[in-house]
Amino acid sequence: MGVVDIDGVSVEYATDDGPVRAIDDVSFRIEEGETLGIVGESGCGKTTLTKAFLRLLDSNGEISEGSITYEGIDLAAASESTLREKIRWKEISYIPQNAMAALDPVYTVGSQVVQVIKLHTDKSTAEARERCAELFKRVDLDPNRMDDYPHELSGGQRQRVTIALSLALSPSVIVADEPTTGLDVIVQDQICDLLEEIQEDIGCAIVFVTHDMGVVSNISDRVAVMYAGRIAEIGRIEDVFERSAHPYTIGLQNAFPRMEEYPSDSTLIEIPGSPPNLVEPPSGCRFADRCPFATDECRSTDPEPVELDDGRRIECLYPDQREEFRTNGSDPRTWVPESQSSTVYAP
Ligand SMILES: Nc1ncnc2c1ncn2[C@@H]1O[C@H](COP(=O)(O)OP(=O)(O)OP(=O)(O)O)[C@@H](O)[C@H]1O
Repeated sequence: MGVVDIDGVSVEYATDDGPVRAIDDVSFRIEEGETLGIVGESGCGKTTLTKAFLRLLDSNGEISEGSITYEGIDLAAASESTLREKIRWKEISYIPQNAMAALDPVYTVGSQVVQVIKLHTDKSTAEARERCAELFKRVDLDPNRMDDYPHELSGGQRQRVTIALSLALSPSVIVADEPTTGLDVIVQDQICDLLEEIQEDIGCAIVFVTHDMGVVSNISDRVAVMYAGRIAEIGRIEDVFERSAHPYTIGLQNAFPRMEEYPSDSTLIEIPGSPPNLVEPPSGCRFADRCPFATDECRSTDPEPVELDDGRRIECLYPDQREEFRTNGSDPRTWVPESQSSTVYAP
């Protein structure tokens, strides 16, 4: 049984230019104990989607359609008190993109963890501090650092504190929004390893948001590739990455090759253009303007989700041409018209 069932969810932000439909009719499940990567370019809706799970959207944003069901509770419709008392931290916790912004600068990091534990359990202050010390050890932080303020810790240590916070009440799902952004590569690896260990320990599902295909391929069981508020392709990591079916996934792969497969002098191929304006999204497939394989039909017909034999789901009008797309899509000339100067660069 899926832990979280997301069905037909749309999220809109009210803006002076009109509503921005940041998520458009998205459906998928987060399975028990899995790591689901969510990947896509900046602005494709990754953060919005993950914030929607806990209804932590900015004040001008709302879930306009669909349901997010967790243990019989529709999180899209639940009252604020249900979310606060039954769901947040206890069942689903959130590791935000920017640990510095997530931690209150005027309180010690330990007191912030202790406060969450005390709010949601009947532990005394001494017991909550003991649990906090355990959590600090679990995330490889010296418990003596509990009495430090956020600014006294390094970026990696602060991110470990937010991971400790996310673990405090042993949730079923941890949603991590770009938890390694801004950290150096060694610390990024350590944070990914830590999340994997934690998952083995407590058996929680992890939703891991990133724009980096390399990170997502290392950590995930399944991956959802997002484009312009929709899921272009979702499935097991090996299927999505080794036999990419959607032209957008093929394009992303070209832009972020996995190091183990590519010599260091291999070229990266940029996807030309940029994602569409979500105030007035184009009709038909949203990727059509950037897709080298698009036809007139792609520009006029909204692709329905199609399920492939291996359980993957893609939103492309031409699922049967995926082999051809993959072969041609690995050639830089497919993406950059010869008449234009190419943006091909070495890593
Ligand atoms: N508060 C807001 N008001 C209006 N539009 C917003 C708001 N927050 C996000 N958006 C818009 O919603 C869309 C999705 O943004 P979102 O931040 O979810 O994408 P993302 O994939 O997480 O990007 P990034 O990787 O840069 O964090 C974008 O078009 C963005 O401009």
